[in-house]
Amino acid sequence: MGDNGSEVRVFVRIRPTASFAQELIQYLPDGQTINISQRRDSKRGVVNNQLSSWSFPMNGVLHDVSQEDVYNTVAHKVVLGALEGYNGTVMCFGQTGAGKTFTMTGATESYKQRGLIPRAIQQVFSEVENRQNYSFTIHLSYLEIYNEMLVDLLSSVRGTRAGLGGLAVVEEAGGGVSVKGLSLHSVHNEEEALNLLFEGEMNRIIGSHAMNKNSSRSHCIFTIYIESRSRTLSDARYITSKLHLVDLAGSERLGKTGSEGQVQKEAMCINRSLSFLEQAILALADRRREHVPFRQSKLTHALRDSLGGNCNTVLVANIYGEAAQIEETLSTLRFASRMKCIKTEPAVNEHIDPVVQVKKLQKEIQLLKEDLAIQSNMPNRVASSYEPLSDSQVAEIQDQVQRFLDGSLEEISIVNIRQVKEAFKQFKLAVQQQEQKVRDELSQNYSLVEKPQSTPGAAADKARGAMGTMGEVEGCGFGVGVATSSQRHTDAHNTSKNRTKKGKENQGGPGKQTNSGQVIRRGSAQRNTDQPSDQTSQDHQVPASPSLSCRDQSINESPPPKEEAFEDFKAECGSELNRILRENKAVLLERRAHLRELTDSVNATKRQIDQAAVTLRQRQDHRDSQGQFVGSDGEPVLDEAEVTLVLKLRDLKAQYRQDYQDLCGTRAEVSYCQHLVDQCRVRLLTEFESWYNESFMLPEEVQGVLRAGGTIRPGLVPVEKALALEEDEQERFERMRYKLLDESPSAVSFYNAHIRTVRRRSSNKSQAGSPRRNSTPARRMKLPPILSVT
Ligand SMILES: Nc1ncnc2c1ncn2[C@@H]1O[C@H](COP(=O)(O)OP(=O)(O)OP(=O)(O)O)[C@@H](O)[C@H]1O
Repeated sequence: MGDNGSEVRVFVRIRPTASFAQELIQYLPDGQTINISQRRDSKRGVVNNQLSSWSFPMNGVLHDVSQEDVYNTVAHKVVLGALEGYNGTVMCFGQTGAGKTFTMTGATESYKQRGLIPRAIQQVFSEVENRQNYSFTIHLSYLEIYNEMLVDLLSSVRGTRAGLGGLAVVEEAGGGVSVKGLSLHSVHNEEEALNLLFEGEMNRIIGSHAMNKNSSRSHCIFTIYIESRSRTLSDARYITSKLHLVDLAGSERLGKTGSEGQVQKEAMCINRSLSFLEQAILALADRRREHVPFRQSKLTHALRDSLGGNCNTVLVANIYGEAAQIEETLSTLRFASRMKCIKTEPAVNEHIDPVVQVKKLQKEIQLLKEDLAIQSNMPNRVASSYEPLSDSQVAEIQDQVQRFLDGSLEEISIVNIRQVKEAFKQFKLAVQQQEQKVRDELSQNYSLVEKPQSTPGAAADKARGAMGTMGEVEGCGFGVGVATSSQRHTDAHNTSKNRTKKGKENQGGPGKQTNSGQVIRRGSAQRNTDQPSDQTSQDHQVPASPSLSCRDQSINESPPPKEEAFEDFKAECGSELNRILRENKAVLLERRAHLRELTDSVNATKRQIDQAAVTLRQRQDHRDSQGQFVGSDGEPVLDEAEVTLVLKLRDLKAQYRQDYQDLCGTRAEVSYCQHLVDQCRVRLLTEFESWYNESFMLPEEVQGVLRAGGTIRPGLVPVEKALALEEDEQERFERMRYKLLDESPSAVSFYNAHIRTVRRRSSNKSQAGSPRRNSTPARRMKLPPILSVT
């Protein structure tokens, strides 16, 4: 679709009939040729068995084909083309009652039998939905041409303003045509568009007729106007297209219709306009003809740019399948085959939005001015190019940035502002790629889930409120948020001023002078209130992320010992994570203690049961050896001590079952808590490693890039190492003890099942955003109040 120099595509649709004239209408197995035979003298009513035959090559013959298949064959590609910016026209032509309206509009009361127009509307809106990168504007109009009069079928729609002086076809600059005064209706969804279609259908002029009791006595053109603009490119270009769906009036001869009076006049008008249509088509099909008589009728004039222009045009020739209509069928097919010879030159209707274009050019001028200013201030001025960068120049800059990042290039020499901007773009790309890589690596080891809005972010939210400008502040996420350019500038400025050695800060007192003569303090706890006011205000600034914050305050030339840095990190940037870790550990310990109590209680009950069972057995053995006491009903009689023992045993077993259930539930909780504590620990260490590397290990230039809004997180800690770190004796013991509890196979299965349930529930819960109620008793299923950090 849309190739230069395509032909009008023509399809024949045969109206279904019980008496299909097989001997007169044949179509070849290729589905693209229809042969018509006619008895020589049938016109004069003389019976003559001699046949004349004609063969019509078409693009498809549609016989006994569903509405859906007709749409897919005939219109689907044209509609797609319209969404790409090509004009499209689908026209139904044929004898009265042959099925033009059925094909074009279909049965409005039956969804399955809906025709090309409702299906085209559906496709347009579903494509609009799928093409999220473009914003579409859709309008509709519905024009009727009745007795050479132009009628707006949607003028009855509320809010439509009647055009002064009636409707008129006007020619536009560039060769197109439009109908002046025709109302255009903006539609936003399928339903709105269908409402307008049905409204227009109600307004069509229908006349009763010998051939069709609901004959449409006019030509109707339903038009969908599409405009699309890219959402992603700040482009002045946009595309438009018109999709005409044309239902022509019946092409019957007057004698056949038995019409008189007004209906006869209508028929004459219809025939005249169709014959002008035929003349226009003959002229279009003949490439030697220079003049095409479009203006002879309103119909040809209105369809001027839909017939032979830049449009994808499709004709459906509707015919009867009966022998009685064979003459009209022949004339319809002759018309169709002439139409098939017309060449069209589909082309995208691309436009430039002047307002956007002016803005773009103004920006371009500004850029060039900046460039000139830089050039004139440069010591070694080189000839500057004002052209946009070529692909090879971009590749060169990309290469320089890469080499600069890996250290093989000392510095990137500044040539012009475009090159500077491109270099920044490449830095950003490198950072994004690195971030993605880290994410991918992380997600191999951990499952990353969205952090809940509350908990650790609360303090950060507060800070955000105070700052009001620095973008996303996050306690535990991996991004660093985006600072405004002015803030980035301030950060960069501050950082260069703040550079110092950690050892110096820890000496207390007034602090030592850095190379640049600034006195630096790390962290709020050590902040010197005697600092100059501008320094104080810098210290109070809350950065976009904890890691960025600490990095800005603690850049060092020789890194401090990790243990010491870790303590600082926990007290400052990682304080929120550390608090969660501590709280989670406390919950874990409490749950473990409870588990221990329950285990002891279960074991004690078990011992009591064993004890009671042994005693009972001894008493029974003793009684057996003495001979049995039997009651009047013949049942053995137990002594009082035995009865007490049996009752005690029953109570103990009930107690045991109860405790055992609690034990299993608590065990699952402990496992869940352990999992979260591990996660917290990994997270804390990971954040620390990143912070440490970014703060102390990266070259100054890279830190500069990071401050500009990127995230590079090298040196992530392997999970095993993270798990091994920070586990104190108590925890190690608890872990071993917990493992021992689970050694029997059934306990493992039970545990696994529980864990799965708990995980499912917690993931459901986080997805739903609110805790879900469950019919299972809360005592067993309730999770401990533990904070999840992922
Ligand atoms: N393919 C088909 N399947 C089922 N019914 C059909 C089909 N084609 C036409 N019909 C029925 O034939 C009748 C006439 O069809 P329709 O009104 O579409 O003809 P038309 O060509 O538009 O006539 P006119 O030129 O008089 O408006 C309608 O009742 C329609 O439901």
